[in-house]
Amino acid sequence: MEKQIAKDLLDIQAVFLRPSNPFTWASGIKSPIYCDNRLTLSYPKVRKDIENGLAKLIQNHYPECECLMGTATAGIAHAALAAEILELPMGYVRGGAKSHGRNNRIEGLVKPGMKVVVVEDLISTGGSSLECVDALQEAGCEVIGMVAIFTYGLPKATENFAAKDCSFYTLTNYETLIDVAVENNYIKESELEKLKAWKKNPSDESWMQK
Ligand SMILES: O=P(O)(O)OC[C@H]1O[C@H](OP(=O)(O)OP(=O)(O)O)[C@H](O)[C@@H]1O
Ligand SMILES: O=C(O)c1cc(=O)[nH]c(=O)[nH]1
Repeated sequence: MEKQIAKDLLDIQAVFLRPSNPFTWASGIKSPIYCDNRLTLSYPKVRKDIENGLAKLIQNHYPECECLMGTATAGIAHAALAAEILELPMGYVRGGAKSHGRNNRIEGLVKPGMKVVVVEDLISTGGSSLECVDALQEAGCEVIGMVAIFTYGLPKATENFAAKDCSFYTLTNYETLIDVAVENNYIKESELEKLKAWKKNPSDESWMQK
């Protein structure tokens, strides 16, 4: 499963390598790689495999789940599609509360004590998804964990999730993606060196000189 989803992301060209003009991530980290999982929505076969995979992760790890909550914006569609398979309620958490209407940050019905799983598309530092966890907890929900399509496996994310005592499971990850990319000639030797140097310490920008 991990390898298949990684191959799917590469095949649909959702993975962008730009070592000479690094991407800026939500966290501010400069990165030679960007994984645009939003593109998976445009490929029904890939999308179906992802939603079945996310539904399975939830069934296996969080069988007591009562509601899925997507993270705005990229997690929303996946939460909706996985909730359809699992026949569960869903909603989503905005980046911030609205300044008009009902001033909601959380959309959809939440009840105190509700057992919720957060659905995210991708975890870099985990900052965005953990902000959603905070908002749901403030609303009285019991967040039992999180699922996502992809994680970079950064120590920062491990630390952040541990600090909030929140578990998470993903369909695939950076190590698998790089292995599959090498096996299928998606990356050049020169790019591989930069990608490895960057992964050792993403905050140390000396990988750009490799
Ligand atoms: O783990 P983190 O360091 O928080 O980074 C990952 C987050 O960044 C991206 O969202 P983005 O902020 O680009 O917004 P979008 O979902 O609205 O596209 C991605 O969809 C995750 O939500
Ligand atoms: O951290 C991010 O902002 C981020 C990284 C990435 O690879 N893909 C994405 O959508 N966001």
